Amino acid sequence: MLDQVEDWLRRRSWSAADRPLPALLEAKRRSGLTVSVVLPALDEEETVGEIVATIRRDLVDAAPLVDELVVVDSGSVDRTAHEAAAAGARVVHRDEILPGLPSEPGKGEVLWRSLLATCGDVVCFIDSDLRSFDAAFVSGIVGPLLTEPDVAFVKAMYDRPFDTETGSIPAGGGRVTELVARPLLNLHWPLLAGFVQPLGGEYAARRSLLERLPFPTGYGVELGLLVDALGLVGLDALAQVDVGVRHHRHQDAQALGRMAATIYRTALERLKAADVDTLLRPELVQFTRTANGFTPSSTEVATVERPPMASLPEYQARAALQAQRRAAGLEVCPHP
Ligand SMILES: O=c1ccn([C@@H]2O[C@H](COP(=O)(O)OP(=O)(O)O[C@H]3O[C@H](CO)[C@@H](O)[C@H](O)[C@H]3O)[C@@H](O)[C@H]2O)c(=O)[nH]1
Ligand SMILES: O=C(O)[C@H](O)COP(=O)(O)O
Repeated sequence: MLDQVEDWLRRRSWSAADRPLPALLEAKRRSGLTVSVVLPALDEEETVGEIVATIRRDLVDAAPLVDELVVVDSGSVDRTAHEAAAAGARVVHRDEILPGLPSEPGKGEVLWRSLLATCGDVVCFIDSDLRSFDAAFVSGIVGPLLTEPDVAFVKAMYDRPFDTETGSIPAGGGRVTELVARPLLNLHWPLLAGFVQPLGGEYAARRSLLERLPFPTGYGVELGLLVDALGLVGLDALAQVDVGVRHHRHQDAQALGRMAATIYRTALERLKAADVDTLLRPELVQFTRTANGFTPSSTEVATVERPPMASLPEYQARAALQAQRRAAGLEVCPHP
């Protein structure tokens, strides 16, 4: 791991418990900053209502941390809009925002449009398929933006179990993260190797940063924003906060394959634009939950390649011998 990343992990990784709500409310009052929470939602009638209700109860009614709570409907055909509104969100359909510009499908599109539908100085994105949702997901990642003037972008980190109807596999979730995004980021953008959940949909940022970033319209949006934010404001302006455990609806392998392809393409576009070496650092940093939070461990990515066997003198000599034996009518391959 780069020394810079090790240092960043020490200084820019926090736990939600580090900033209790009363301290956040005081920091918010002093800074005068306002906070918008945005939930992108495509057919999330089962979960969106509970998430909205929890944020409303804990962070609007009980404590005024959130000024604006908006669900941006990404073209749902179920009762998502109804459930979200009934639970207390303002619901905006993606086509109502910038009506002159036809909507592209995808999550990134609604996050981008949401900037025009909200006003907060701090914008906090939360997925709307989360289960057992806790308001600390919001207060945890908004916190550093209220208390640390140098921080501009904060991602949530958490345990990711893989939940099925018959049980749960601890740390079994985040398949695209572990198989695609983390290796890509480690090899090409090693400064971002310290992010425990680079693809997580729960992150908060200053509007002044988000409004200067391009948004890939689909699932490439998280990788794109992270890489581009690094380029624009530098590693020290990025941070992460441990908010516990995240349960969500899992997609099937084919859907994740499409997501992975989109993320890979987003990375390639950025590598092309940056004109950088295609392999920068053959090291992979992975994380395990321990008593002290998330503990990183590094492994070398294998880089040695052997040449084609036919180019070896030993192999060529053996081939010549075999030819002689074949001509003499002897067994060609005498090995057991
Ligand atoms: O066209 C879409 C697709 C999804 N969503 C919403 O976006 C959120 C996340 O989508 P989901 O399909 O649950 O993504 P995951 O399979 O959980 O993918 C993970 O990885 C993605 C790629 O980085 C991130 O966008 C996700 O936030 C992250 O949870 C949910 O609220 C969806 O309703 C939309 O609004 N529009
Ligand atoms: O973030 C990810 O890696 C994908 O959303 C897949 O997550 P899952 O393996 O927990 O379904």
